[in-house]
Amino acid sequence: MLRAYRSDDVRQAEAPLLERGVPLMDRAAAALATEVIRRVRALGNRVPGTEVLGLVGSGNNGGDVLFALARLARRGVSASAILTGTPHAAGYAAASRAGVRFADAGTLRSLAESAEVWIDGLVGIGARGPLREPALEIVRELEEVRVGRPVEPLVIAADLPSGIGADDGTVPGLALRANVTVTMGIAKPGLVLDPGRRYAGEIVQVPLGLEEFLPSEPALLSVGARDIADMWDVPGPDSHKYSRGVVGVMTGSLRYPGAALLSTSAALAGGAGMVRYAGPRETSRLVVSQHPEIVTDMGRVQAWVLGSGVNMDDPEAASEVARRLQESITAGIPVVLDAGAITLLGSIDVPSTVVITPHAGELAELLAARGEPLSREEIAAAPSRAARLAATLTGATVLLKGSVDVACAPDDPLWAQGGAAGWRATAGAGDVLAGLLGSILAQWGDELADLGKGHGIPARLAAAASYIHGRAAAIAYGTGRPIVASEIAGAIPQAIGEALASTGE
Ligand SMILES: NC(=O)C1=CN([C@@H]2O[C@H](COP(=O)(O)OP(=O)(O)OC[C@H]3O[C@@H](n4cnc5c(N)ncnc54)[C@H](OP(=O)(O)O)[C@@H]3O)[C@@H](O)[C@H]2O)[C@@H](O)CC1
Ligand SMILES: [K+]
Repeated sequence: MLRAYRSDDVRQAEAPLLERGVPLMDRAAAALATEVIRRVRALGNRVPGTEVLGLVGSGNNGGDVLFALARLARRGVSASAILTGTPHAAGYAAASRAGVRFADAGTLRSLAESAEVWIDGLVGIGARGPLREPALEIVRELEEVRVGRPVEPLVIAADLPSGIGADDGTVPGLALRANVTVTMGIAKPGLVLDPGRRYAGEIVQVPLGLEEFLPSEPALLSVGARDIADMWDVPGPDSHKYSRGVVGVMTGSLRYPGAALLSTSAALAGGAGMVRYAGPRETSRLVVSQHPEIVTDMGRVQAWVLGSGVNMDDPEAASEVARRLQESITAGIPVVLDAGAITLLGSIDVPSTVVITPHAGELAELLAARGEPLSREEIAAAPSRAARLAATLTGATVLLKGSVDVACAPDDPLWAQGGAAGWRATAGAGDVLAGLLGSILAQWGDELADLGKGHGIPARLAAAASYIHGRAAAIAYGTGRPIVASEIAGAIPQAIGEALASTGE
């Protein structure tokens, strides 16, 4: 499970170590230099003679890079640095002693054109607001140089790509795109959340011993393969279909019959003991013809999936969904509210056992109905803020779908799941996610009903569903080919199986 902490928490955790004289910057710089060497070698190049350009701001982030350049220079690297102001004194002295050349801003372009590696130490967690001059002009010029080069440089960011918000992943101005980010001590939310994540490249985390001084609750978490075993119910010899969870699915319409099929396929594939389908007669026939194991009479249900492909313009269908939602809330049964049904929360408050699964457009509609309008663009620029706002306004757990899925309840930490293949963005993939989430919620249905409020569990399960959905898409697309949503549903059992067998992260 990846845990990410805000800048203030990182600073507070560093303080007692610095007081004890633990050489944090030295460790950070050593890790940065090691990563440069490793990457240069991986490109098939020799380390001595490699040209490395350091971009050095006047804070400790620049200090990290100065000490790293000193180490590299001692290994025979041809190291230069551009300073934006008065640099970290000890770092400057070390770099000077090691033979690092300090260039003036006028030579930036020629140095950047020839250097194989750029190390970004302009700003780290001390940055406030959009990147300012002179760092801003440096980034602008570097981006121009990058596109003009026959071979792109390897860009390694120290701690964070300069220009991204460490705590929220916003990019309020220009930011320098990195291939690798060597992050110090612990990950920061901005490296996981969109759009900041897109600037970070691969994340390498440097252990600095901060863990015991960090708060027990991180600002952001991300589910990994190993966490699935704690959340997915592996049936034992005494399990039966009810103890494994029953999912009720009210999805699809004559207009969108496929949504019924996709959501029920995913609900079955997710491992619940039984799926009951409660849609229109015509779609029922379709669903049962494809999945004879699906039951169409009503009985005990431990989680509902409502809305995917339901025609909410049809008053009868809409009131049926609303009734089912109200009954579930009263009975403490968790609900996934998808697609058009999300608009029901325009006027009613719900507990966090109701999980809504909007994309940015659907979230924009909901927020507008709640009197807090945000455009799709504003949501894309700060998805975690928008998701939290919707959760706070409605009481629901929000799973905001995007290239990084973000899940949160009104309080408790934020969950973010990224890294799924772009091929996942295909029609019907959302119906699959809703069905899958219903399946895992049903497995937890009795516990959630006992807890009353969700206590952060629905957000965790939403993140787990997002993880499995992303993995299933990856399995379906294999080494890279277009995929369709039913293939994602088809790959869910394998994705769960692989995660349950995983001993990795
Ligand atoms: N403490 C340690 O031993 C360890 C620290 N570590 C490292 O230190 C980093 C944190 O260092 P930090 O606190 O010095 O802040 P940092 O990120 O360098 O930025 C401050 C500078 O940026 C400037 N600036 C601010 N906003 C700006 C903007 N928008 N646009 C442009 N400039 C802006 C600001 O200018 P000012 O506001 O003062 O005019 C100031 O000069 C951390 O990320 C990690 O890399 C690790 O090695 C672990 C050990
Ligand atoms: K940086």
